[in-house]
Amino acid sequence: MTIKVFAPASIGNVSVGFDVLGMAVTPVGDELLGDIVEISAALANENTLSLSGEFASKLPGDPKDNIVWHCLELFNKELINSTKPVQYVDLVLEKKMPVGSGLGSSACSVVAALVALNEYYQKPFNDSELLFMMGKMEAQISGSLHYDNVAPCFLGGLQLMVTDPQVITRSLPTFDDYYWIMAYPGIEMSTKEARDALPKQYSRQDVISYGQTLATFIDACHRNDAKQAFANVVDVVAEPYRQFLLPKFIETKQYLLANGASAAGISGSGPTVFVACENQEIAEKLSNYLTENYLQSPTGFVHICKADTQGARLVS
Ligand SMILES: Nc1ncnc2c1ncn2[C@@H]1O[C@H](COP(=O)(O)OP(=O)(O)OP(=O)(O)O)[C@@H](O)[C@H]1O
Ligand SMILES: N[C@@H](CCO)C(=O)O
Repeated sequence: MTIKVFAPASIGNVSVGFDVLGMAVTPVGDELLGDIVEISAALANENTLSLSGEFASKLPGDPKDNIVWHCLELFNKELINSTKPVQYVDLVLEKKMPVGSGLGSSACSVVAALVALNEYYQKPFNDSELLFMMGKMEAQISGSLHYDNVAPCFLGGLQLMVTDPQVITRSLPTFDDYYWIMAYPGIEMSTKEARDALPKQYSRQDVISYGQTLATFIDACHRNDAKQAFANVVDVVAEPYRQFLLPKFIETKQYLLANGASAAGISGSGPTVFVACENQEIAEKLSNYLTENYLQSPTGFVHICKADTQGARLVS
């Protein structure tokens, strides 16, 4: 039996909710933007992990340093703790996501791996237990615990991380008729380094602004008020400090907002830029602009997406 699980790209923060808001996205059309993990019974008496995909060469040379291997170790430890027998497995990671992209690349691998393992063992763990493990793995790789990529990647849609540790995340309504452009310029940005660029303390004005814009955004989501929601996609926590790390970000964002974008910002810790557009015509126009002006290397790409409401899923 072979099981294959796909986990989608996501926009961490969505600008207005640093570390507490994230949305899964999927390109319009058939393309899968995310990672795939395949699992089957081991051919020999040992676990194996092999890599394929466009970005496999960017990952650590030793498979045991891959986050998917760490997921396997954690999952097996949890199985043993719950007195379930552990089997040897062969894992294949199809690394379709660029590393250090701001698209939640490590989250895609973590989520695909843990969901595949859970499916293989016929679901010994529930969604909360799995999400908790995903958070642990993401924290290990980025140096701090934040669920804003793993939660939407796993559950789909727009997710708000809540204060109750038993619940972790709640789904928010998405604006289904909106298009989201994802423009990855083809350069790497380490999440750890992008976090180190942030101040340790913020002014009272910034704290008030953060609370007010996030609360106003959430209120607008629940009332399906796109105008109010997108007017509040404002980042006082990270963008003012990270924008200088991203080539051409400042002028690109100015152009996007002046030419029909409903909102634009840094996806996760960058360098990918996301743009919310109210219709396909604007999305196509701005996506052409980004292709011509924001990409820095041949590995860069631009996708017009919709919110991915499914999250991690079995694929054939
Ligand atoms: N399967 C994997 N996918 C992605 N990164 C991995 C994986 N396994 C190990 N790594 C390592 O983890 C680190 C991930 O770094 P980082 O958190 O900056 O990237 P990311 O998750 O790709 O970023 P982002 O969330 O912004 O897309 C890199 O050093 C990378 O080599
Ligand atoms: N929310 C985190 C991770 C995003 O991928 C950050 O912006 O540093």
